[in-house]
Amino acid sequence: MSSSSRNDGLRIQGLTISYAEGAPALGPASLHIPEHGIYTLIGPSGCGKSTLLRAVAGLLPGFVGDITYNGQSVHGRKALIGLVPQSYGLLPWKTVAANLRTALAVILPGRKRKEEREARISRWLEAMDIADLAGRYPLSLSGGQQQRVAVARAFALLPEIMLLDEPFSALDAMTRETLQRLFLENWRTRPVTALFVTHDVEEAILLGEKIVVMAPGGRRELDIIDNPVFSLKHEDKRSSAEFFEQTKRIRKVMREQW
Ligand SMILES: Nc1ncnc2c1ncn2[C@@H]1O[C@H](COP(=O)(O)OP(=O)(O)OP(=O)(O)O)[C@@H](O)[C@H]1O
Repeated sequence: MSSSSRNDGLRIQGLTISYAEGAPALGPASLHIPEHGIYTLIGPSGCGKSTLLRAVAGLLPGFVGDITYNGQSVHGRKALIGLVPQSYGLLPWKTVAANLRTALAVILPGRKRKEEREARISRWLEAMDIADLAGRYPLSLSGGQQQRVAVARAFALLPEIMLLDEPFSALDAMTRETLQRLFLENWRTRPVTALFVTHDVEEAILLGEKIVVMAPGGRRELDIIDNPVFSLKHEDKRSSAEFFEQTKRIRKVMREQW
């Protein structure tokens, strides 16, 4: 590994994915997210957003291309990636705290590390404002509450990369805005390298340092758009002129490509 690649962040090069039957589902796609950067990824339904995340998460072994983090392959290293799947991915037979405990047991195994595991569980449940739900079972929670648990679990792993697959898509507008703010606050206290998939233009603008636009069929080069809105105070973003301009700009790219 060269010294220059040590803090290179997440680098995806020439990623091409074909499922067993049919044409390639994605690619070739290339993307570079600097270490501690947060990018949002937007694209029409079926263009390959989840496929891209699954490949980075190591859930699709047969891909072509390179996926590296700080110069090394992302796969085969524990605790490197925290995934927040679309469907929450919680174990229904375990309580909220036990869901986090199970995930942490993989990366912090052994009796000696129990205190550390429990401290992380408390810290991240509090950070997501769900400490009072620790003893509840996922199916007794609302969608927004389950989503908070899934995000808390991903943060608690202290991953180097966080992949979020439309995590707030099923929520009503108010709950969604609360979780966007909470997610961003937590990301700022621990700026993990993150790729956040959404199909919502506003969410892409609110949460991404840059916005990656994927074309239908995932067959064109990814468009990577600078986002001046990200550096504004979160509560000022929606009402800013920059937000208005950026919405117009992204919608234009979508109209031309989709
Ligand atoms: N397990 C699979 N087997 C075969 N084809 C698949 C599989 N999963 C996805 N695909 C196909 O790959 C393409 C990309 O799917 P993917 O789920 O990545 O899209 P997406 O952009 O995440 O869509 P959405 O926004 O609707 O969630 C689609 O044509 C889909 O039908």
